[in-house]
Amino acid sequence: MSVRVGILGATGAVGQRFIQLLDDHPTFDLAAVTASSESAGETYREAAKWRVDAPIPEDVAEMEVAETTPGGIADDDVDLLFSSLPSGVAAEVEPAFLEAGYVVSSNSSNDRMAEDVPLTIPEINPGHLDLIEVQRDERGWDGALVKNPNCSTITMVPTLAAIDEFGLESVRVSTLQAVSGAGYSGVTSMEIIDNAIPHIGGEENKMETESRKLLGEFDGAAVSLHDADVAASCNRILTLDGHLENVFAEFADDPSPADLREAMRSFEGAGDLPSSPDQLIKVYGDDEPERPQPRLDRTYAGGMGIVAGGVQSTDAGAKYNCLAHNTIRGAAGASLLNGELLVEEGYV
Ligand SMILES: NC(=O)C1=CN([C@@H]2O[C@H](COP(=O)(O)OP(=O)(O)OC[C@H]3O[C@@H](n4cnc5c(N)ncnc54)[C@H](OP(=O)(O)O)[C@@H]3O)[C@@H](O)[C@H]2O)C=CC1
Ligand SMILES: N[C@@H](CC(=O)OP(=O)(O)O)C(=O)O
Repeated sequence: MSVRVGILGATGAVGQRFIQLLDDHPTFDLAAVTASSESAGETYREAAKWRVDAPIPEDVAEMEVAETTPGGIADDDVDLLFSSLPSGVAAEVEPAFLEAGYVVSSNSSNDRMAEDVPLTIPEINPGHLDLIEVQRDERGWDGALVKNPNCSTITMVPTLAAIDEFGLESVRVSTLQAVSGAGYSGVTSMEIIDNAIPHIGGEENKMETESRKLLGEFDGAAVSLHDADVAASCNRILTLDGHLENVFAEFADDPSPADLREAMRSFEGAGDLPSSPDQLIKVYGDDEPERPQPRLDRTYAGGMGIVAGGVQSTDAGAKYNCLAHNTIRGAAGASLLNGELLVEEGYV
């Protein structure tokens, strides 16, 4: 089965990762790329400041960039849209595509916490996808909207899902986030070289709320947030790709570091989609306490996996470190997996 896909915001940092991941995808064929009105009408090669360390696929390079409006792309050309627009733009244009009947897997942060919008990680909470039925009833859309979480949230949540069996009660997390998370012009070299910035606008609230929605229960009508108390502190550091996070967790039970390592290592998660990693979470033992590291570990499982390590007991519970590639597993790869889930569940 071949599924024709389009990318909204295809020329940006995340859009370029989509193009890289869609090249040679077993079922998705790229049929449309859109960007701002300044890029529309140009070839993709002309419009995109290509920064991925592999060439633009030749067939994509010659595609014409369309306007980001339902009229800009021919609806019989596309079965599924991926969205990697700035969130303010996405909030304006995504509803128009949904009203026009498009199914959209979006990476943009608008509407992630909306009660009728599924926020999914296919290995963690695939059942939440059926919120689409509630969404269609409430909004009258023929299309469907699913969101993937923020890149820092998705780095931590699979590890929390793996250890939730011990009665997760409290999470404290501090992040060390790569500059690519802010986009190409998000942080200037003068701001970040020889420096670290202990604030990323809106990021802490996203981690604190999205994580509880992802780990929450869906009863067929609504998602109830997980009870755990989550607090985050987010920091920008001078790495290019790969967010590293220090997590402190407390539990109702008293798991040992070995219990926690084994729970993460053996966590399979739900489903088996074309882009799912074979082993979702790689875990370093206490013989390698200096791992994971962004430069050495961000490409684990093609950038689609999570890497954890440094698991130790504390007086109150446990602490560990985790890492993921922020523009692959944290952005384009997460949307791509949600697109595969939409196909598997019959929404496309
Ligand atoms: N970078 C990252 O690691 C992550 C980013 N995200 C989120 O993904 C989204 C995209 O981020 P990123 O790729 O870094 O952003 P970029 O700024 O690199 O790319 C933005 C894209 O949107 C297009 N665009 C901008 N304005 C408009 C408009 N008014 N109408 C239509 N298209 C427009 C741009 O087209 P043009 O080239 O013509 O300007 C470009 O294709 C954001 O919501 C971001 O928060 C999420 C997780 C991680
Ligand atoms: N804010 C993240 C990247 C991002 O764009 O997140 P979101 O998808 O929540 O907007 C970072 O700076 O690393």
